[in-house]
Amino acid sequence: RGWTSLQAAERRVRSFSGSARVSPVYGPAESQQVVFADVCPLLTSLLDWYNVCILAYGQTGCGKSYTMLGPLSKDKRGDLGIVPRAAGELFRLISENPSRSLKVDVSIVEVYNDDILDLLANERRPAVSGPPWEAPMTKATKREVSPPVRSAEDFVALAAGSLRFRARRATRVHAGSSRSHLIITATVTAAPAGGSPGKWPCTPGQGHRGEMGRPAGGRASPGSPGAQQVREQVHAKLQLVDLAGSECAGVSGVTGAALRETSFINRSLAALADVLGALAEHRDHIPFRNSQLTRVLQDVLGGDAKLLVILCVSPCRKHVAETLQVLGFGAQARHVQRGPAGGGGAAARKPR
Ligand SMILES: Nc1ncnc2c1ncn2[C@@H]1O[C@H](COP(=O)(O)OP(=O)(O)OP(=O)(O)O)[C@@H](O)[C@H]1O
Repeated sequence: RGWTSLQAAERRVRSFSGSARVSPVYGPAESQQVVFADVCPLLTSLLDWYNVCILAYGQTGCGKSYTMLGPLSKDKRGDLGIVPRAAGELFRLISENPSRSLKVDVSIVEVYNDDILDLLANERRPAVSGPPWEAPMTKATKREVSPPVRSAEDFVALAAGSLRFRARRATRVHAGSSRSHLIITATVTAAPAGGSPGKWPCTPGQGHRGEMGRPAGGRASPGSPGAQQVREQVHAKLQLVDLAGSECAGVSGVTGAALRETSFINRSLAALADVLGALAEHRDHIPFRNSQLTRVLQDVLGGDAKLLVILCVSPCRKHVAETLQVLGFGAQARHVQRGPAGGGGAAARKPR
């Protein structure tokens, strides 16, 4: 227990960020409900047509998947993570205004060894039938286009089904370590005025499903210059990201294929930090293209998207070096100031 109190930890986060804003710090026993309460307002921003990203970052075994998805065991439903709760909130908000004709398309991919693999693809083999690094090798382009998702239950079922195919492996540090970055994307599209869901100008797979390298969000509020856009077509993207954990190969004891995975994980996390650094410094060139991870996240890292980074850190003193590195990443994310939306910020969470 490196910190004497959560208040001290909060001060620590504040001093790292150099900002007057205080990041909430959640202790190991904090409920998922409390964490989600701080995340929830971003869902409203999504329906104001901001692109939104909620991203969990941290050392391996520190609770990223727990925070984003919940416990893997089915008997702990009360501990649902951010993904199922966000799905529920999204469809609740949509149902509040039935006159707005909105559709939700969902894609779920993992970035594994710098390859993008579609976890909703039809051709795939579950990880349990072979070594994890051989399981999800279907390329994103091979998938049949799925129909829009119509309820939170459908959304959650898609996510739960896809998780069976995510690459995992036991390491010395974590018995169920994720070996890939998981990216769940929900694209919300508004029908043009007078249109019906059957008359969408954008059908799934034709240009608004989060392809890399193109701006995705259109944003307008009634009466704003962009309101005309609403009458035509608007879409915004929610990306829920469970990153693979940063890892020291010597500590996790990986060799062979697992070591190769570690190397890709650490390189892609470094590429993400480089992008945030370049954005924070307002550099002309932002190196989005240096990794598949940053390519996939380009729309929600650049532009005026709202980005919330959840830092998962260990409460153990022996991991203090990794914890400081993770807090440094959060501080860097905080310095990214983009368009009028402003950044979402960073929060820190400690696992049990
Ligand atoms: N706040 C918490 N409350 C209860 N259990 C937790 C909490 N945080 C993490 N855990 C448990 O700790 C273990 C590791 O957590 P998790 O799998 O989320 O780590 P991770 O950061 O995603 O790891 P990796 O990067 O290696 O995939 C899991 O068994 C998880 O259920």
